[in-house]
Amino acid sequence: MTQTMIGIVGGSGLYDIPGLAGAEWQEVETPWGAPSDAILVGELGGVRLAFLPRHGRGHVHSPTTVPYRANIDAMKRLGVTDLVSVSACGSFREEMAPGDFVIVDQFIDRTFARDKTFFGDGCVAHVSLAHPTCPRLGTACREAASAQGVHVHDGGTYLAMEGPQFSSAAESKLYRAWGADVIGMTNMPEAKLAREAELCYASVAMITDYDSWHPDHGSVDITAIIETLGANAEAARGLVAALPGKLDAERATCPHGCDRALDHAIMTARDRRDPNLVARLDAVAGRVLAAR
Ligand SMILES: CSC[C@H]1O[C@H](OP(=O)(O)O)[C@H](O)[C@@H]1O
Ligand SMILES: Nc1ncnc2[nH]cnc12
Repeated sequence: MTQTMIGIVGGSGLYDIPGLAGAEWQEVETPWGAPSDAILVGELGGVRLAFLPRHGRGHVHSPTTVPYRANIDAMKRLGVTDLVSVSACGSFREEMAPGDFVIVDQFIDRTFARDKTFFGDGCVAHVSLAHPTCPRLGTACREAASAQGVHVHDGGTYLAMEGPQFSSAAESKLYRAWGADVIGMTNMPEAKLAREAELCYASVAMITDYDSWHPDHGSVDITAIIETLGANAEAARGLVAALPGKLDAERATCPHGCDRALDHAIMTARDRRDPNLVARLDAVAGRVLAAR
């Protein structure tokens, strides 16, 4: 059994979490550089919790320059076992309306200007991403969100775009035709890196707009997004506050294998591994790299 530690990556509109016992903003150094900001560490409902504002307090990092690898490494290094992303998203579905929450369970990655893996030359690894989110953690998020009185959709495909500009109307209609349900700019490579770091990962999409496909809603605009985010922030904080009650303080191994994702993933022979890269992987992959 290990101790549960919840990690929250707060997206646009979520830069702080009040009510953490013994809360302290901790600077965490990683071999991948500095995370987006210091990490707020404390206890909530008897469970340790770490909160990181994805864009930094004051929203200084763009979706492209968010230091995704440092963020995931830092969470892992702190002892996080269950990582929840809370993100502002556009919707491609009439029924997923602004103000609703969607428990994302699939992704289409259209980002192209980001570092997407901890591994590489000298230590090659291939993890499975067929099911990129943890169903157990997703259920906890769904229950915690429902308790806030928001309309919650169970399951949805998140299209990750590079940004920072929003999509054209043609792109918006194309992504909708592909079967994407929501759109945002940050959950990739975050979800991929969380899997490489053997963290259970769930993503809560807070719908802020209908992007630019809806004939009755005009085009996505930032003013409307910020307004909806303001209205949703309390529900998002309520969801975080309810999460510890949905997860056991002590956890057995993940029934879906998230915490063993690297068991058979590393291809590079032990004697051909790059010691410098192996050293950088201490937090992310120490469990398997240290084993003989
Ligand atoms: C504020 S609109 C665009 C911005 O909001 C989303 O951020 P996050 O995913 O961190 O909540 C979206 O991905 C864009 O970065
Ligand atoms: N329509 C949209 N496209 C991309 N990211 C978003 N974040 C919130 N709304 C969005």
